[in-house]
Amino acid sequence: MDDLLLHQALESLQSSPMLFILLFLLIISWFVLFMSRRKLPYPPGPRGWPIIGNMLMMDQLTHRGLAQLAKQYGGLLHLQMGVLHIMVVSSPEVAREILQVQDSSFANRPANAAISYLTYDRADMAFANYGPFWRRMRKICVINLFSRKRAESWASVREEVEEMVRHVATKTSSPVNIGQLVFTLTKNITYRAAFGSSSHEGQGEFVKILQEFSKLFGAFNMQDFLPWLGWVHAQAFKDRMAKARRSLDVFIDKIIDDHMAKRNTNKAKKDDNEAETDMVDELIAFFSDDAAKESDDPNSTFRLTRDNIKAIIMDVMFGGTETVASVIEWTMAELMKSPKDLQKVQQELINVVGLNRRVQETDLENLTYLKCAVKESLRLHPPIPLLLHETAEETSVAGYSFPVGSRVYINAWAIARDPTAWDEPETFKPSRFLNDGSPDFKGSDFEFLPFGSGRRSCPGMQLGLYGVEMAVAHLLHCFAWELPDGMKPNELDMNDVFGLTAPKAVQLVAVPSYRLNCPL
Ligand code: HEM
Repeated sequence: MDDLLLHQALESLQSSPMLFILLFLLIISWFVLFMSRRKLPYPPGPRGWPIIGNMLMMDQLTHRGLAQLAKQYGGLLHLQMGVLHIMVVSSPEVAREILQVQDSSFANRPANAAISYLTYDRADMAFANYGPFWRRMRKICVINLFSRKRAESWASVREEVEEMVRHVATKTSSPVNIGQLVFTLTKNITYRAAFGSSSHEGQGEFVKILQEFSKLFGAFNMQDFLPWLGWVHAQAFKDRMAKARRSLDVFIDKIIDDHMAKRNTNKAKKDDNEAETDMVDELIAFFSDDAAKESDDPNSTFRLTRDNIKAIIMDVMFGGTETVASVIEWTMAELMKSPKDLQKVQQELINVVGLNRRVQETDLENLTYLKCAVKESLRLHPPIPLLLHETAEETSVAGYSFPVGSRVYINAWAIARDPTAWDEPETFKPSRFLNDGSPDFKGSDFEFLPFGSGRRSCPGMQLGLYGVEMAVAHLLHCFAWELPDGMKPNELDMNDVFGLTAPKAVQLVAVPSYRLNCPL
């Protein structure tokens, strides 16, 4: 019966071409409508061009450029960069929705072609997509590498801060580049924490590798936005990436081999009482040649490959060096610009520690005003001004559509200067945190996100703060500081540059004089 009907319908279509064309058009329009159907609109944003979208606005993808756009389009805006949807969040309410209410939908990290390649196809923690692999990597890192207990036992922080203070003491009455000084400090701390070498041997070579990685991470690559134009400069770019990764392989493979050999010797001698282990030691305890990258079985033993170890070490180097240096330099700069706050911090150091001995770790908890100054500096100058997330599934926020794979830039810098959330948002005012310490930066106050919030928040927060507080306390306790050449505090250049972090555009230079009654 059905066959007969179908046969008759086909016959009438054949005899009437007009009907055939009409039916064909109907199917096509239904298909087009179905494909373009979107229940909800995208958030508001500037109109783009066909195919390239808003790619001509590429130079505005900085914390300052996007804050400017947010003034026009609001706390949630949309940019189309080639095939990529970029959603920019500049309000605490939308940040809460993304990092708390719908955390798991936004817990992926975007990675461009360079990041994917240089992290051994996201074999690390910072760029691994959210899932069982990332969860287990994070657990290993938090317990074995980043815990506060471990930070306190790290001789590297204390000894490197001592070394820095001794160096400054040889420069009294002459200008010291504080930007360079603290970058050297944090580079030494992370290098020693990772590789355990106190001689800094090979560090110059490693810094060159880091710098090349940094340039490649941020380099513009057409393929990231218009995949079908990938051929434009693909080969040269691929060659440069392969060269960078080869240099890293040669450098870290040797370190891993040395650590494995030392571990085997210690095992053979049954000597488990090693004084100080470094990160490579901790990570090779989980090493296996045939480690499975993804395992859904939470009971299976999790193993790390060589690539995992190398990629995690790079996370630590990138996560822990520039960020910490930038917070120390900005805190020093803001205090130099505000002499009455500088005086309060230095008076507190006299009250708590006195001038007859050096600051110790146990003093830190009593240095309330110093902690408020660090916090205020983190508010005005979060070292990672844009938190980068990606949607793991199609979702919606505030009545707007977020397709799967949308990049979400949370502008922590703009949110921390939101006039509806902060009193006098542009003013450095450490006393705003004095009463009950709120808002806090641990991730539940969405107007203050220097370490992010939720699943992907910073696992190195305690370690980072420990380094910052130790360095600032020692620099301000041991020395009085003056700006060079009679410069006035209000003449200090407080501009920043946008890169992996947002450091001072012009490094801070100041002249120290020794102020303790005891020798160093
Ligand atoms: C004061 C210093 C630091 C600041 C302000 C800072 C800030 C941040 C921020 C904003 C994020 C991204 C959070 C998000 O996307 O929601 C992050 C992630 C991360 N940070 Fe830090 N960080 C600091 C120090 C450190 C240190 C010392 C380490 C390691 C030794 C570290 C390792 C990492 C890693 C591995 C991630 C990626 C975590 C993941 O994706 O699961 N950070 N950090």
